Amino acid sequence: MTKATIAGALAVDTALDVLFGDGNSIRFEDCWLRDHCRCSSCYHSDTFQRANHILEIPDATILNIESNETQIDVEWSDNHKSTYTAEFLSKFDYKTWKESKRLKPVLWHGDISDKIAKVHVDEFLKSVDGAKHVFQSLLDYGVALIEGVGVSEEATEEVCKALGGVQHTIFGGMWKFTTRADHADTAYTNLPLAAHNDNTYFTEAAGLQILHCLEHTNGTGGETILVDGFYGANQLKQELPEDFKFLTTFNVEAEYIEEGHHHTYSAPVIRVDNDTGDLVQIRFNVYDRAAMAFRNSNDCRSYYRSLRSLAKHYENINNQWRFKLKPGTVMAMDNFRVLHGRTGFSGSRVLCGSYVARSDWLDRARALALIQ
Ligand SMILES: C[N+](C)(C)CCCC[C@H](N)C(=O)O
Ligand SMILES: O=C(O)CCC(=O)C(=O)O
Ligand SMILES: [Fe+2]
Repeated sequence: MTKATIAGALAVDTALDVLFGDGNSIRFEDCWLRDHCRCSSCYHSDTFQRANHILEIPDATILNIESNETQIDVEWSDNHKSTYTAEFLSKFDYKTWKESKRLKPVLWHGDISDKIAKVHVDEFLKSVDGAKHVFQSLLDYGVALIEGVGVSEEATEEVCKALGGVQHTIFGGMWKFTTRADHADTAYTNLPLAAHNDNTYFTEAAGLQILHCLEHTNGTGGETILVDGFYGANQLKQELPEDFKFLTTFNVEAEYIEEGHHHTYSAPVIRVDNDTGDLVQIRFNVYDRAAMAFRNSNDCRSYYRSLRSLAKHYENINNQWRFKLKPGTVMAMDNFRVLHGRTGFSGSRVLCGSYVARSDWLDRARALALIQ
């Protein structure tokens, strides 16, 4: 991108029209300008925080402006003076600003083993390029594999920390699970699990789920199933827009119950960004649906019809990627997007892993300059 320059500025009533060197023009309201003054009494540049309460910001008007190619100086009716650089102002064109914040998931179906990142653990932990590769894969496909990891909970924990940090829940921080019923949940059995998102009963579901199969001996099955929740939702939107609409607006309740715990949360199964229409989150889990009452017959029937319409995409074998997790390979997936499951199994199968909060893995991706 070329450096932003100012071609002209014109005060109009209660706003300032700024014309940039590239021909683009942006209107800034005076209340916005005053709030965005970056002088040391308005902004702590060492903490990147505003210095004043919103009620303290004076309702001043613009008295005078002076501009050159690189900045605009504003003199206010209360004698305050502000300077805005071309660089700063140019970032606040609504369209490009909004666009710059959008994630650009690459929708997929079927086997994506040749598309996603498969990065050696040393490269992931010790090099910026390795870390970027993993996080870019999580942003694009919602899946990444980290290979060559020590077959232990400790080695897995190091990876979880680097992915954003271990998130503590009722299941613990780092968890290890097998067929022993440590928690009242089907994950702790050898039964098959159809593709689902975890934590539909939390006010905020885990951002990433990380799984490392430490052992599977004396048995068969236990294949991992992954499916892109956004791909299925998008297919539904095209084929049955009414069902899609219903799932974006109707609150489906989920719950998790065990001794001493009762989590419940009610929200749409498909969450979209109201401005862009972008898919934000899929909250699909057929097992953890709570028993619900319905306002009327229509809602009740729409619930079953639309959930089944969506489920067909997730259960479609052509949309799923199935593979066997091997000791030494850590899988990380975006629990806001990618559904996971497993086939039933026999023998001794031990997995460990953790959740990572969405805020924390996106923080890492932002620190690596992969997103804004
Ligand atoms: C991952 N871990 C083994 C800790 C627990 C799984 C929780 C399972 C729960 N039914 C859900 O889908 O959220
Ligand atoms: O056993 C597996 O591979 C996954 C089980 C599961 O769904 C979970 O732990 O959340
Ligand atoms: Fe799960």
